[in-house]
Amino acid sequence: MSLTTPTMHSAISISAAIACVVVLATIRARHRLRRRRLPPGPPPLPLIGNTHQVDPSYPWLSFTQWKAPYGDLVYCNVLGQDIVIVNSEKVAEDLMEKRSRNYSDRMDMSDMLEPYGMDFATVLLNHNATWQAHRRILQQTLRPEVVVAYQSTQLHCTANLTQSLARAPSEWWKHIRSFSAAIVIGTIYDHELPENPEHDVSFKAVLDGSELGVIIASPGPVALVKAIPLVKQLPTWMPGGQWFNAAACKRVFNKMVGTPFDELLGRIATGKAGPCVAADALAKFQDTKKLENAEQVVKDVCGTAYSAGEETTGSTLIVFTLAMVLYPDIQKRAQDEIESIVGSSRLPDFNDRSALPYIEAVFRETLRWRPVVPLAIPHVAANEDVYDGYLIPKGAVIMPNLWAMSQDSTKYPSPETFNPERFLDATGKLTTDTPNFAFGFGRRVCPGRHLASGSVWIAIAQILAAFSIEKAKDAAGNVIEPNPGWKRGLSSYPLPFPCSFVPRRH
Ligand code: HEM
Repeated sequence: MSLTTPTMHSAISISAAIACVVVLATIRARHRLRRRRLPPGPPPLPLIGNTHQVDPSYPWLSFTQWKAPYGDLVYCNVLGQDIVIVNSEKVAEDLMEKRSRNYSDRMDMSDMLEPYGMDFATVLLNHNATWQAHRRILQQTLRPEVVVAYQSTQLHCTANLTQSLARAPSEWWKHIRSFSAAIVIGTIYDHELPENPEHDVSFKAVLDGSELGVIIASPGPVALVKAIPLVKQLPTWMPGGQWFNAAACKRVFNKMVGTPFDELLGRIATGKAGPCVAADALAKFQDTKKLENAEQVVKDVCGTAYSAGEETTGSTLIVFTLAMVLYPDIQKRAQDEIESIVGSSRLPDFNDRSALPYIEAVFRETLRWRPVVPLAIPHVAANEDVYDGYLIPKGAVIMPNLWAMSQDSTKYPSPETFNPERFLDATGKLTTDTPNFAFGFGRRVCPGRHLASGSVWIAIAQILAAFSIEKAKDAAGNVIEPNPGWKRGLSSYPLPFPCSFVPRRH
């Protein structure tokens, strides 16, 4: 299946980095001439504006560079843009939850949204009436009580995953990516992917759109379009034209949003549609006066949900796989819990979740250990604000540094270690700590978190019951220590590395 490959990721990163460097060189020359004037009033935040401390090529920097204890809240100015990096969960909650009215905007993408056909994307919209309509649908259709309706799809996709892992274990990375694509497209559109989905029209449309979105909505390309608006007309046959030509991009995004949705409408018309987010949203909002232009809004929301949910769900499972290979004792303890509670005659299912605290702790620790969206998605301050005596300028980009929050050694001693026991008390019961920061904050918190929790949990539980995940061996029988490269960018996860999925049940 032609899901995004590491080579493609590097190609994307390299070309995006080149675009970024060109823009940086142009704008920097101008910026050097302008001395920054600090606004009057309370003192500005502690500065970390030296380029050796903050790499302005974000988001191509490795998130490990953010490990240094910079303080809870730090400020820098990159190319005239105020940026506030929030390294503490408490400060993130104080700003983005308690003062959510002021901290729920996104960066200005007006040069991109309409011209490139990206105005469907909830995640990019400002905190306005359209975004509110999107969130209303997402909240109504992805509530914990509602997502149980998608458990049969989740179980079906997990059964396909374990079968694929048994059949071709060396292709485990690809199977996990296929699983996340299948589970998200299944729960959003009730669309069942065939075994070889590369020829599936809907799948191809959402994949092409998601891949293009990752490239074109990144800071480098966004800055390039802002600096040189003419690139919107770059012919598609020129290098980069397939990404920057606005009309071509619009066609890709229209297909992404339209193809699976139109197929679903066909199934609804013939009474063949099963439970899914899109059908539920149409039933709740179409033909009612609750929402203007309901069908289009549902269509847009579902287009966003696929691209927001696919990569994150799969990436979390790849992080889990790495943890299991590196920590065999933890894997064994998790398998022992499944053996003692569920037995070996069946696989765990959702009804077992509350009886398996150690598996729950493994799930939570996976979210904490390596957050897959390490710098979340930046929020923006709608108005000037004062926090803890410091001035936060209007329009400042607020970057929640989830990586720093996950590595907070006062809350998580030895944060580098994968240790699920940090979520258990002395009696083995789960603590109240859930690493919810992995899903962002406030009004912008990830609306798909309950669905994602079910998808990731069931995959973890069934993989652990059915397989031992071990270090691979080379032809001479030597153990290969996993040392994967990491995909960098908005999302971050291990690239394919050798490991063995050994069946535990026959
Ligand atoms: C383990 C899986 C997932 C993780 C770690 C994750 C994480 C995140 C994070 C960090 C944000 C940014 C929140 C903020 O701005 O404060 C976000 C936003 C979002 N997520 Fe997720 N997500 C996951 C799965 C999903 C799924 C399955 C869906 C849909 C079904 C989804 C839909 C969205 C949407 C639509 C937004 C944008 C919300 C907005 O801008 O208002 N996510 N997610």
